[in-house]
Amino acid sequence: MDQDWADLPMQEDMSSDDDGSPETVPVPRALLPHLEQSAILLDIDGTLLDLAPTPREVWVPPGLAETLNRLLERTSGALALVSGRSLNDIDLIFAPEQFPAVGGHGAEMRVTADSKAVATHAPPMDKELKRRLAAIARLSPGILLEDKGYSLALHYRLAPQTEQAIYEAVSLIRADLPNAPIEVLPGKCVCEIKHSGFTKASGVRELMTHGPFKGRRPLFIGDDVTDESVFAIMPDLDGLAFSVGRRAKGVAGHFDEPGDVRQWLTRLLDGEKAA
Ligand SMILES: O=P(O)(O)OC[C@H]1O[C@H](O[C@H]2O[C@H](CO)[C@@H](O)[C@H](O)[C@H]2O)[C@H](O)[C@@H](O)[C@@H]1O
Repeated sequence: MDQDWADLPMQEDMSSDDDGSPETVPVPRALLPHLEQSAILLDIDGTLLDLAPTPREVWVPPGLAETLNRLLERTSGALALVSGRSLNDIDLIFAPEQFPAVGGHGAEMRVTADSKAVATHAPPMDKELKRRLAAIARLSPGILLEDKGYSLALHYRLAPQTEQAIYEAVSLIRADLPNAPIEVLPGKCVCEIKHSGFTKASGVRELMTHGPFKGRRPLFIGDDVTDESVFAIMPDLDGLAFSVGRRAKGVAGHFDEPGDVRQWLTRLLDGEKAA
């Protein structure tokens, strides 16, 4: 890259922080010439897509898949979705399109849009453990189970009053299994129990060892607690991180909402019209 990212002009365009300090993202037109040296890594829920009451109700707005495909082309394939969702679920949401992706919080990875998963780090969750965790959903009809095979998510967006009871019930089960290699991942109105051997950060680190990602500088955008592990490794990879909805620790700037991220990605491609 001719110019260091630190020299990229940044714009104070999305909002200002609580303390009045500027919030910055690179000016899309200035970043455009650097796409051949960049890898664009995007979280899905709460970053690319607006949150919905249930996981199945998310909606891919018209034009988004086309924008992602064009960016995939401009980066010679170095664009990936980095999600807590399984690859299978990601593909259903974006059908008929497919994108390179890290899925299941690093459990699965696909380096090109049409390849099979090249890495699956997660053994299936123990059946008895899953059965016990799934029984927690009996606390309320508003608790939804999402079975990813290697992990189980308990969604309580429709029953927010059950949050504490869910975490207490999960703790009791974990206390019975002190040596099980599992961890509890809190997300937005979701409590996920997963194998502890992988994270989004480990998935991204591995993705970045494969062509066409290898040797590029990652630009990651995410919104959730589960994205913080990726924010934290961006300096190691000489990359930049941006958060959505709040200014997370270690990020270069933030977007207010997913609509701002989508607009920024479109403007990235539309160099001439970009401000
Ligand atoms: O890493 P992400 O791509 O952001 O995925 C995180 C989780 O997203 C989904 O759940 C979240 O979004 C749902 C739809 O907006 C919402 O109803 C739910 O409350 C959120 O937690 C997905 O279902 C999970 O598997 C992902 O881990």
